[in-house]
Amino acid sequence: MVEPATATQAAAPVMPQLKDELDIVIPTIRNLDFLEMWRPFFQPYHLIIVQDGDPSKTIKVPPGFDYELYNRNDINKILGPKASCISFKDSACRCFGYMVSKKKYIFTIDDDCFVAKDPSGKAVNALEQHIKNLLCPSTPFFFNTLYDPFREGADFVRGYPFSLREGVPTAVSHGLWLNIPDYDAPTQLVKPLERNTRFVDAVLTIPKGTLFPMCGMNLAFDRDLIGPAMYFGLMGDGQPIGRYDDMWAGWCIKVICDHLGLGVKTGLPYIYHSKASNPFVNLRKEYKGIFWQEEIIPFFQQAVLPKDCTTVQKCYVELAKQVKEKLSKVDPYFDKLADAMVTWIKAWDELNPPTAGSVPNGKAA
Ligand SMILES: O=c1ccn([C@@H]2O[C@H](COP(=O)(O)OP(=O)(O)O[C@H]3O[C@@H](CO)[C@H](O)[C@H]3O)[C@@H](O)[C@H]2O)c(=O)[nH]1
Ligand SMILES: [Mn+2]
Repeated sequence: MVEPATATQAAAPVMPQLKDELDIVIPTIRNLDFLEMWRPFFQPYHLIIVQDGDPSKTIKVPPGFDYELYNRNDINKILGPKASCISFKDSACRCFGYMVSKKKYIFTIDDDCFVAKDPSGKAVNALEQHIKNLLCPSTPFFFNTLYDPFREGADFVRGYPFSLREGVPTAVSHGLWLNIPDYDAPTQLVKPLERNTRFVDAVLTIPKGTLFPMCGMNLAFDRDLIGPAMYFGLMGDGQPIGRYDDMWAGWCIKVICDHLGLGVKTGLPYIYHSKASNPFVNLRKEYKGIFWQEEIIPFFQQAVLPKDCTTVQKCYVELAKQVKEKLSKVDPYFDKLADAMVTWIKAWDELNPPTAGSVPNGKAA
């Protein structure tokens, strides 16, 4: 039986790394009491709270946190007609927080994710581990069998080409979950009592050419390297699908990271996922995705981005073009989604104009 750490067990790090270079984005429909247990780890950082649902509701934030909060009225005011690309009544709305942030790094977490304990009983500072993952190179071109070679007490194993040992910049750090695992509704229905009690002490680079199911509840990324591709799609209110927000973003970012030579890691850190959402509600949200993805995955596996796609924006707009061409036959939804992807990039570039002399994201020009 795994249990979350208590607030007192979480000890504040001596020096909070990237304190002024990282925003924590939280999508929410409830008061954020959960921050109390994260206080030692999160208090030094700026929070961006994306309030979903009824904008007239007041979200209570525990005192002492530095935050900005956006509800649907704010999103509509800031983006105008382009707000149509931001989902309503779905955790996908969190991507608005990525867009308005001015920081280099983002960590996003759900409000039902508590501080996990490692096998020794020590509280896991998930943010600290994500930062470690992002600041260390990835190795997507050749698999290191001793896992993360940059970790203390590990290295590249015999036979690992020296020409590849520098690795590549890490764009995404995908964390995992103790207790309630991120299962789809059918699996959740079949195994309602299953809890993840396995704490696997490893961080892996996801090899180039391999897609993965990205979960948005414990995720960090380098906004400068891959931010414009972290669009969580059109989900929730008025949409035929839900709970594929993070999946869609994960497939897009992985194709683009592979193209730009950037790395994606998965594994540590763990959070403690405290509650299971309703499997019947989830089934209704995700059922189309369960059969659509049998066509979506081959699309992403076969997607080729032209050499002149040298920035994330160019890659993303090209991907949107291919979605429109090749997935609209699956369902008219993808035609809408492709347009929303382009709207997202326009909105992103409006809120994040390139500064004079800056290098566009992805490979240095
Ligand atoms: O309409 C809504 C519902 C919820 N939220 C906020 O989003 C996160 C996640 O909500 P919850 O924990 O209830 O849902 P899960 O099924 O566990 O979510 C995971 O599944 C994926 C669904 O897309 C997602 O990647 C994971 O988050 C909480 O913070 C809610 O407050 C919302 O904003 N709007
Ligand atoms: Mn949850």
